[in-house]
Amino acid sequence: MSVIYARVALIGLGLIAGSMAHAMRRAGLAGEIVGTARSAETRKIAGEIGLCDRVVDTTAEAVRDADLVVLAVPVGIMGAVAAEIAPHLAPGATLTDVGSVKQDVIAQVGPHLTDGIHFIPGHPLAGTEHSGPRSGFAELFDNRYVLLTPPEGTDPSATAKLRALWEGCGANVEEMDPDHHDLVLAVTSHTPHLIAYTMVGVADDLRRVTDSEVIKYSAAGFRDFTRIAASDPTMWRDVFLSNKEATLEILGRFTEELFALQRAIRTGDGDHLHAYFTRTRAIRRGNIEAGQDTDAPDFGRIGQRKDGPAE
Ligand SMILES: NC(=O)c1ccc[n+]([C@@H]2O[C@H](COP(=O)([O-])OP(=O)(O)OC[C@H]3O[C@@H](n4cnc5c(N)ncnc54)[C@H](O)[C@@H]3O)[C@@H](O)[C@H]2O)c1
Ligand SMILES: O=C(O)C(=O)C[C@]1(C(=O)O)C=C[C@@H](O)C=C1
Repeated sequence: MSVIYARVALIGLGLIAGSMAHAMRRAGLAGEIVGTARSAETRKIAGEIGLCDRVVDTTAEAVRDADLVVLAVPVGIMGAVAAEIAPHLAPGATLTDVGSVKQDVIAQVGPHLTDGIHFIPGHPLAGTEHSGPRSGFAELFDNRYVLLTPPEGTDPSATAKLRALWEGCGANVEEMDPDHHDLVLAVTSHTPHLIAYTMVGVADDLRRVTDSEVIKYSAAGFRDFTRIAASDPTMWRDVFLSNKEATLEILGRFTEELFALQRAIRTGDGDHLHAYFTRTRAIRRGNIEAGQDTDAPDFGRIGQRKDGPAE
């Protein structure tokens, strides 16, 4: 593959930026990769492991003459970082982000945009529970979705170039409205993380009355289900504060269903439990039998639920 951007600036050097650097290098997509991070320790590690061609100390230095700038920091500080870099962006540069929430990031970054900058928000639907400059790897985006939410009027050639970069990194790219994105992700990613964090908290509370046996003997189900509770607390604090409305909507629906199951258990309503598990198993298995990537969200079904009645 050939070079798509002559100079790419990565702001934030954690899991996602690091994986982008590895993936861009694997396919030779960037002429030069320049990176920076807030902490001197992160910059030092990034320099030692050769994550970028150049690691610099300031965001202003990083974005100078870059034709693509990627904001890869927690969503709560996207606006502050955008304000910092705005005066230093090269005319005609593309600015994107990888944040897990889209409407709030757009609201934060929008006021700092100057004429001639192409702002194309994005979100790779790929990650792990690890973070920091050592956690990235080239294969992270292979066969995963990247959602782009270009605002109306975005130059199609700028979007096409960013799409080509992500495809070169191994991803399948789709475009989506930011509000729809935030609702879909509240279902498929944000609320599940909240539930996993909560379940670990419950197990830890119980540990005190069971002499650590809960964690020691935790079965595969608990381990699989709570892997994501080892994820970065800053990232997830910001996600919930940024995607407040959609997360509260889905959490409301979740607790309603949970109360119905709780009542069925209390009243011994086995028919209700069996019918519920039969339906949800069929939904989950349906994805598998259709040969789809079971980790990918079902945009169609969730999309319909947005405007339709609660099921
Ligand atoms: N982890 C995931 O699974 C995942 C998946 C998709 C998208 N995202 C999104 O990607 C973004 C980055 O997440 P990550 O997992 O790579 O996080 P990370 O914690 O691995 O890396 C974040 C980086 O941002 C840097 N940083 C923090 N504040 C900064 C500032 N003010 N200026 C410059 N650098 C700063 C940190 O030093 C670190 O290098 C987040 O917005 C997150 O929502 C994460
Ligand atoms: O696999 C994981 O560890 C993840 O949590 C990745 C995950 C997800 O929920 O699917 C987390 C946050 C993102 O914004 C995108 C991907």
